[in-house]
Amino acid sequence: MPSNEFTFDEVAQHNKEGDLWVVIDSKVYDLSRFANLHPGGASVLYAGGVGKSGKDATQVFFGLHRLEVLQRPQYSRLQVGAIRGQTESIKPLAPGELSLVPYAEPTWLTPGYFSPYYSDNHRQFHKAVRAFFMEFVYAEAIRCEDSGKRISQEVLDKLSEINFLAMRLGPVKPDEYDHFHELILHTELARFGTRAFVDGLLNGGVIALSPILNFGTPEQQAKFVPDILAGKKYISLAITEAFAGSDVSGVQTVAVRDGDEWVVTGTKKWITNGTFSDYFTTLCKTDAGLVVLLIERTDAVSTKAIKMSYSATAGTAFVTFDKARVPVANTLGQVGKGLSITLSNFNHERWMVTASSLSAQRVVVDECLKWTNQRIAFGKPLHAQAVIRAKLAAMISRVEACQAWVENITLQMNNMSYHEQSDKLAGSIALLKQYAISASID
Ligand code: HEM
Repeated sequence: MPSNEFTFDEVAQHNKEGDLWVVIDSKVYDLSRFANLHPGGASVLYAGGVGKSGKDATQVFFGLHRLEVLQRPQYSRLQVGAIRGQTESIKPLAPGELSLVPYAEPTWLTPGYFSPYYSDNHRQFHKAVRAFFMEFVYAEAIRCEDSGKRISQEVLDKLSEINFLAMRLGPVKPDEYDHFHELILHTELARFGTRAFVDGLLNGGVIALSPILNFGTPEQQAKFVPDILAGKKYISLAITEAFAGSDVSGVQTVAVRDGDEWVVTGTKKWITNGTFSDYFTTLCKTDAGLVVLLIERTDAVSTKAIKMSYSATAGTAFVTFDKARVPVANTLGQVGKGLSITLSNFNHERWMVTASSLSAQRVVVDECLKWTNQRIAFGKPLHAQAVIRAKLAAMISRVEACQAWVENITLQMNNMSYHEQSDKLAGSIALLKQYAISASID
């Protein structure tokens, strides 16, 4: 940050086209060359009360822009100094810090509130996760969401060091790490507001590994799981087809036995991480009913990126199996049990999707409360309008209701085995996801 110090009078000398300085929150910006590039136009910058008189432009700036504008590198470098004797009053949150905006954090993180679900251990875990994500993952999330590229191996390695993917799959030792820890992980990741990046960040693994962990043999687990957990190999869940979305049992990808191999032919659509994947946990039909096969990428397996409404960093693909030969040893669970393996796997996925959606909606509440407080229209902040307050109230109530529901379900998950969850929670988790997702559409 430049160390030059100025008085308001000195700033006021730079008050014409080609030589224009302004003061925003005690910092002095040289807009001489930027003025003609300013998205809001040059003329507003020369108007009285802004550049012309060298007056403080803080209020007018924050009535029109978010703080993040000044943090972007191309704009932060316009700063040439600061006003002598003044310090900034508007500061971004430090990594790991909680938002002070009402409802921007769940009540369990809000000072003065209580929760039966979270211990001090969860709170410490939360603090560490938020700081870690901000320090090591946030910049990558913004970059990938923008470029559509796959997450870098460097960040993946950093995440493997803390066993990130394994943590997203749920508890192994529930006394040390339970589904509330996992809930924290999913919600913190979604706070970036980078939907495709969150999916690109090994979401394929979260949904495609659990059939191997829950139904695979020890040999299959030893062969495939370690490299995937270490971020060295990618895996996708390949269920959906153009003909079979919600109607999972209608899949048409066919597997035919030929000696010690299956021969798989068919296509899968909207496969998350598919363009990057080395393995596909794939639902196929056989003469003896449905089966889940672990298919390795070979020349007989091709993937094509699908253009989505979100970024290509999620690696969403159309997958074609063209007589792909798969060892019978790669069969997950029993032939004929493919539907129950697939449906039981949906519970954890839907709960995770709910957590991500809830967290992204809370960020929207945070942003809207900040903006409606900051933006001046008709001579007052936006939130002075009753219609805006009514919208905010509706958003907040949906988010809080969803939070209470997801925490209740999470408690049940902590106390049920995988098979009990499939038996008892499938309906409520499906309803919860439907509620959370429709809340985000309202
Ligand atoms: C360091 C100084 C400034 C920078 C880097 C800057 C940058 C920007 C950017 C990036 C936008 C696009 C919208 C957004 O991303 O928020 C914008 C819009 C705008 N800016 Fe600035 N600006 C600066 C100072 C000012 C000042 C002093 C005024 C005074 C009136 C101003 C008035 C506007 C207006 C009227 C818009 C259009 C807003 C809209 O369409 O809603 N800007 N500015």
